Amino acid sequence: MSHVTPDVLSHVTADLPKLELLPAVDVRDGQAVRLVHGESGTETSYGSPLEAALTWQSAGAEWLHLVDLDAAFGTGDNRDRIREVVAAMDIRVELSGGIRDDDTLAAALATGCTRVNLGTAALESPEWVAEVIATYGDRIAVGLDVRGTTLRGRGWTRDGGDLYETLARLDAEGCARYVVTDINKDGTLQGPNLELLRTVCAATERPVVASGGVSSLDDLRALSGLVGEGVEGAIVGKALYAEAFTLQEALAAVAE
Ligand SMILES: O=C(O)c1ccccc1N[C@@H]1O[C@H](COP(=O)(O)O)[C@@H](O)[C@H]1O
Repeated sequence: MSHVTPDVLSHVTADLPKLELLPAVDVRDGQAVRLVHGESGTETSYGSPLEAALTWQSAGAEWLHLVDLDAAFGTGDNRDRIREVVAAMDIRVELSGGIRDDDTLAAALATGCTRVNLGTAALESPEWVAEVIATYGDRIAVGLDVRGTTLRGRGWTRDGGDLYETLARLDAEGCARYVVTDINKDGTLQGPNLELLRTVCAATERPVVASGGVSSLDDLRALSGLVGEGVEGAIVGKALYAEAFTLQEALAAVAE
């Protein structure tokens, strides 16, 4: 039987950090876009990436999740736009898409972003990823983009192995944090995959940033409920662009 009284429990909960929110700006062909299930060709365009990023910053965001989708898909890159956006931010930036070797990593880190998020490289270049984790520590996160428990790389078009085997390898190499995306939920406004997030958190001591499916303030409250299990933050994309709620409302919901 537990000796923890409800009063003590509420004190423990109150001491937990609040869920970090990372509004997303995904850039394709120079435009801020949202995709459905990350599929090329499903883009809805929301105009200038810089304007979108400045909007989230002015609304109180502490982080920006910035993705070069062309680099992720192998259809070019938006390096100039990405540099411009990071340079304009006073807030922390998590940068991803196409960071797969020394050159692309150096260019990404040189933007001044707080950390980068590696996807395909973690599946296809494990030795290189182990090296950069050892060199750059918590400036490196790994994106675990999954369908079921199968990882996907190269713009989410190719299978890249088992989620939990890869997680165990990256943990052993000292990976600082994971960005976990349920591809089946991404861009769908169907709610996050809480079960997946719980299972990943149970398999690692490292913090997890949740991505995919956030549709409502209640989804954010549910993710806040997982902070004690290891969910550190949540990426919010479509819901903000579709005006399901404002960023100010989202920040207030996670501060409750
Ligand atoms: O964010 C998306 O919607 C997305 C869709 C399709 C592919 C990648 C996507 N985003 C992020 O890009 C990186 C992976 O890039 P790479 O494999 O390292 O080149 C990863 O953070 C994805 O979450």
